[in-house]
Amino acid sequence: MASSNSNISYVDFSGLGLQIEDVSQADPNQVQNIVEELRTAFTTVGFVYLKNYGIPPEEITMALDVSRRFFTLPESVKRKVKRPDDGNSGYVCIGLESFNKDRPSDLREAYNITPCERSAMIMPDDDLPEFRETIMALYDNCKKLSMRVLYALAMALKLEDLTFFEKNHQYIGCGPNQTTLRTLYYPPIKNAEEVMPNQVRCGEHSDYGTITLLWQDDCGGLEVMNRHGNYVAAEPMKDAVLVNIADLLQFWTSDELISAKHRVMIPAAELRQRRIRQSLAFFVHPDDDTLVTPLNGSIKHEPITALQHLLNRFSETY
Ligand SMILES: O=C(O)CCC(=O)C(=O)O
Ligand SMILES: [Fe+2]
Repeated sequence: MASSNSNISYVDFSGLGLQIEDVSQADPNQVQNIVEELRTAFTTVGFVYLKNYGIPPEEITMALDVSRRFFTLPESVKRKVKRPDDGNSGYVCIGLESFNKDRPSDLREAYNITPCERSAMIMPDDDLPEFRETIMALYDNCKKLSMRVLYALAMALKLEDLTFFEKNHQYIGCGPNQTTLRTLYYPPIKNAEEVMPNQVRCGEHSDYGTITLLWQDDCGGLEVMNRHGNYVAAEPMKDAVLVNIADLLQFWTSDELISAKHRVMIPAAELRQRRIRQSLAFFVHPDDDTLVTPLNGSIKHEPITALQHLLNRFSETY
């Protein structure tokens, strides 16, 4: 059972947020505070809430709104833009994914946007013309914010080259790089009997790439594993973005930064309310051919390219 005290701390990111045009204009004291706070959070919990990060809240609301309009279209319309077997972009219907193979399939639908691939052109332009522009505007801002977080992490890790992550994430959204914005839709549970034993909205997993940005609506249900192996609620926080470390960054740092397991449960109240849950997740990946090798020379993890690691994980999920 998750307790309501999440231990996930809040970091005021205004010193490095997108309201600042260039990091060279940032106040070094403010930056140092952010770096220290991120370091503590990511070496202990693996998750942090950022506030004042500089993406207007309306952009998030608009992306959630247009997504809801997409997901409530008839299934036959949504299937016109379905994710192809040889690509990642497009609509993923319910029952296709299982993040924890010991459970039945996850109770959710998704729309993936991975702009570098040909299939990224799959957009519901005929049925929902405003989807493309709204979602792509958010993608661009997510990219910018991720690069600020990675810059702070390069400082936290005391890397000699503070542009290290910038150099191996240069193709986000424009070249050989699998960074993906997923708009997620957890349909209403109309009848508790529809849910199979042990079925959840999203099974236990860790994220695959470098970091993840996550916005959730106010429904709740997200839980994060703490150091004692217990799942603890990661409550929705208004106007905050949740940022977590994913597997490749844990490998890169020989487990110094924690890629914490997490899941989405069906809150008890939810079964009564029969409402939907929505979230937006931006999964950041290094450029495809980046060879991820522990930065401190440790042999704890086998070097692997970012793309191969992702393909391995996809084969476990679908
Ligand atoms: O929907 C959420 O709140 C989290 C989903 C998640 O963890 C994922 O898709 O990797
Ligand atoms: Fe996740």
